Amino acid sequence: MLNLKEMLYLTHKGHSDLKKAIFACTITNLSLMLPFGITIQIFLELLKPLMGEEISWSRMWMYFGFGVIGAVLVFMANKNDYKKTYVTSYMEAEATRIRIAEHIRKLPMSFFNSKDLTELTTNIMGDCATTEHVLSHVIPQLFANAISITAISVMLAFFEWRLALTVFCTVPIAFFIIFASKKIQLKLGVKHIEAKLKASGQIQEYLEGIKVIKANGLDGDKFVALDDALRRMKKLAIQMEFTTGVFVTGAQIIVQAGVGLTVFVGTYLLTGGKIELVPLLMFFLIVVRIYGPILVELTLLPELLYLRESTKRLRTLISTPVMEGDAEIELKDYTIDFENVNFSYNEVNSLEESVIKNISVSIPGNGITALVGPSGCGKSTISKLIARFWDVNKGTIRIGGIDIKTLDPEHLMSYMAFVFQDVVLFNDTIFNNIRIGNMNATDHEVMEAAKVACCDEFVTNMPEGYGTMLGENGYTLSGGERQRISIARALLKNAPIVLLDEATSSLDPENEVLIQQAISRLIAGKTVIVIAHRLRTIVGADKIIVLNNGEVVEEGTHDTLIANCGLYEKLYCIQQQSLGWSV
Ligand SMILES: Nc1ncnc2c1ncn2[C@@H]1O[C@H](COP(=O)(O)OP(=O)(O)OP(=O)(O)O)[C@@H](O)[C@H]1O
Repeated sequence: MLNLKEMLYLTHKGHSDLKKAIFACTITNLSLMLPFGITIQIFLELLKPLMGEEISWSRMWMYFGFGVIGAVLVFMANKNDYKKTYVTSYMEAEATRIRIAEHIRKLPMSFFNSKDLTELTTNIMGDCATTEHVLSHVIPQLFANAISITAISVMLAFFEWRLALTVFCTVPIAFFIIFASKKIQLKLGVKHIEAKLKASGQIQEYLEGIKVIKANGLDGDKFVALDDALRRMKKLAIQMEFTTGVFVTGAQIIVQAGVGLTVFVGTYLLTGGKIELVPLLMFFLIVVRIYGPILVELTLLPELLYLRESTKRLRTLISTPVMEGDAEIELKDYTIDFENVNFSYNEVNSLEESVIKNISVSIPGNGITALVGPSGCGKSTISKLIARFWDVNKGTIRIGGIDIKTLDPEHLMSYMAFVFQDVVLFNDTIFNNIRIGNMNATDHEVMEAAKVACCDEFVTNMPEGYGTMLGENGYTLSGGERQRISIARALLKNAPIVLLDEATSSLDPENEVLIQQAISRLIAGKTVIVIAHRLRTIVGADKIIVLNNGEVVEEGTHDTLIANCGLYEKLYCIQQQSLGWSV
């Protein structure tokens, strides 16, 4: 049973529930022998006239009474079995899903860089569903059948060991066929799962990119890839079902051949005077009854083989190390210091390939610091490192002198508010999407934040105002509207460190003025790190850090940097000239 816990990746409770389910299932199986035994007794009673005896009607009534009691017992056993098997297995699957989701939340972003979303969804939904199905429909029945069949065969062996042996001699051969075909079935099973993943990935990509596909008239090309993936999935599904079917049916035929063998040996024993007719008929009836569960077991076994792959994936996912750091120290000083920080999104061999290269820089607390530089120089990466979306490869980032790697990531996050370029919205009401900034905020506080972030005017024009449901990722909103919601969230969070990444990039000039006002309120008295391409918006910043190719090339105020005549001055002049352009 210890291995079963490992194999099915069960919680402690799930493991103990499974034992109860197996017990309940065994009781149900054995209880089913009750009506069967009573039927045999009635049958024997009815055969009495053939042997010159009279039917005892008082006995027949007694059997009828036992029949009613038997039916009640079978009902109760089934009810208990249902509760123990199904309800507990669904509860266990829910616990596993939550366990995985919790774990995923604590994983570093580097994990998501190497995984695609389809694989994760399959892990959470598909693999958990497989375990759920095996827990509710396979394992308890398999064990219960094995226990009840063994019990019945021992009883049969006491009665007539030669016949019992004949009945069961085909069973090991049938099981051997299933286990011998394990490799072929597993290979096909793995291929089928891979094809399913590929098809899901293609469907996801197709749906996500539908706008681009339409705009570029790519329908044909994109359909080919999707079609191929779906066709391969179908082909492998048929191959797998066919192969499994061949082995399972073959094994079932061999088991059923046991009936003929039993009849043959039984007749031989009868003619030799070693067994009487009535006990032999009884034997035949029991044989037919116990072959049923064996045939079911043979169809269930292949499912166990595929389960190994599912649990292997779940185990790999859950054993991925979470982000280190668990200290929940209160931060009072928000000065952010980078000391020899080196970072790359993927494993690299040299400093040259790093995105951030040996940076040592200080971001003053309670002031506005702007990160500027050409596209791809690492501005957003720096803000992600401060928030510990990623951990540095080398060096240290300290806030108020505390190494952020020692802090609990969620605790650190409570000190930060974000307004990012890519605003993620959930398929919920606008109101709830804003409330994400602070789940403890009152309704009044949510509305206030929305007003300050200039959400009010576009929200009140919507059919159900703040109660309007946003589609998936808020596809019904414009870029500017999405960003205003993001600002409202940040306002509501009221965190001491604010990270602004292209906060005003999607806003029209009219709104930009209003949003700038909202942002001024958001950042008042806070430690602000702002990434803005339009340098005129950060002229008043307390400090400007100029990056180029992952390195800090200049730092200072706008005036000192202009006086330096370096990269900043160059970028500023180019932008000033472009302001005069028109198309
Ligand atoms: N998740 C990621 N995985 C791998 N590489 C990434 C990832 N995110 C960014 N990069 C790479 O890191 C480098 C720096 O990116 P970053 O987004 O920090 O630049 P940026 O200065 O903010 O650019 P921009 O101004 O265009 O937004 C780029 O070469 C980018 O391609």
